[in-house]
Amino acid sequence: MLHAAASAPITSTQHMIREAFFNKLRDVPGVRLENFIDATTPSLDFTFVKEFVLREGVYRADPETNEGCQKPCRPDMGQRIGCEYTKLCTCLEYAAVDESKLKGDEQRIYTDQRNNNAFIETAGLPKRFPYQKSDPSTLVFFYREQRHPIYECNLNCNCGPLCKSRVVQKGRRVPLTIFKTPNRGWGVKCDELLVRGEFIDVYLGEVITNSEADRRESAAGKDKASYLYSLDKFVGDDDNGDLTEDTCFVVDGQHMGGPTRFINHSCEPNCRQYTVSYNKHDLRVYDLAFFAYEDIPKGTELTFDYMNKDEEEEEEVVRKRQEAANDPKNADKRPCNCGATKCRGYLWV
Ligand SMILES: C[S@@+](CC[C@H](N)C(=O)[O-])C[C@H]1O[C@@H](n2cnc3c(N)ncnc32)[C@H](O)[C@@H]1O
Repeated sequence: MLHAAASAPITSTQHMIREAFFNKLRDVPGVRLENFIDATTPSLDFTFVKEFVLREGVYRADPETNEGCQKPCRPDMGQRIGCEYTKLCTCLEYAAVDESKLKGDEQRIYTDQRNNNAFIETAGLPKRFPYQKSDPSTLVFFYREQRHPIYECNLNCNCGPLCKSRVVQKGRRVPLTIFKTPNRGWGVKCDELLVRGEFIDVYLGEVITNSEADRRESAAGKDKASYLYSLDKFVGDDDNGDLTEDTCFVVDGQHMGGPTRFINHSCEPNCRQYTVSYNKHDLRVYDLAFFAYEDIPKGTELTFDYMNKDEEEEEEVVRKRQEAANDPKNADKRPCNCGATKCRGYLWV
């Protein structure tokens, strides 16, 4: 049986609702529901989907236009000499430069460009591969800390399915439980130990325009939970300046999504979200992938920082918390119940 029964007493209507939700879960292998708190069930007005659902005004590059790696990549490369070793794999063109491997002139030109904030031509330079060679579903230290976008190989690549640059695109492999928390609605935990850097799952939902996101947010009112996630990683990176905070697309996981849509916020999270792209020319639609940021024991609630903040100094956190508490702008903000010692007090501050 995939689903754990609740211990709380449950009426026949509540039972029917829960059965209806279990039916939905049948299409989502490896995901259970657990409620030891009360007799509620997540809203039935929610559909589990396996990919983004693009809504009006939203477009993404046709996968046929993905530039794939060609020579010298080959179908058996994932085994011993794969895209993870070569500096010629064109999918790694935009990967992070491995500065420790730069030679003489390369080092000088690269440092000059960086110091002058100039465009950095990285083609042909040695790159850092995002995943561990010995454990391909796990990020290496550099990517885990720096959150440099990850470019995985795609359907137009020559390397084939065994290539180690195909992790997020293969989807979730770890079992998850959606469970009721005492004061944060539903949350998510993993039924296995997650090791630091391990891939968990992507955030899915309807992809909508920013104006549609604003419309939905104001229609919902301030007390409603929010499931909106902006695809703003590449804002400012396009040549013509069209991609701004106001024009980037937004993922709405409220009515459609995957189990990660139930992941709660913590100011001291154990997971992080990373950008994963298969088409380096599409700056608007990419995957939002969750990876464990530390070893997470089986059954521990998974959390990430809704503000995408990296580690902050202790004094900085305390200062911001006091500022947030005194700022009238936060009067209508939702209090944060993450319970962390570094809690900033409110969600989205
Ligand atoms: C993406 S949803 C997470 C799943 C949600 N708990 C549910 O039951 O559907 C975000 C909403 O969860 C609630 N939430 C998440 N983290 C929270 C926290 N640390 N403290 C209080 N509420 C939280 C807020 O209502 C927020 O708008």
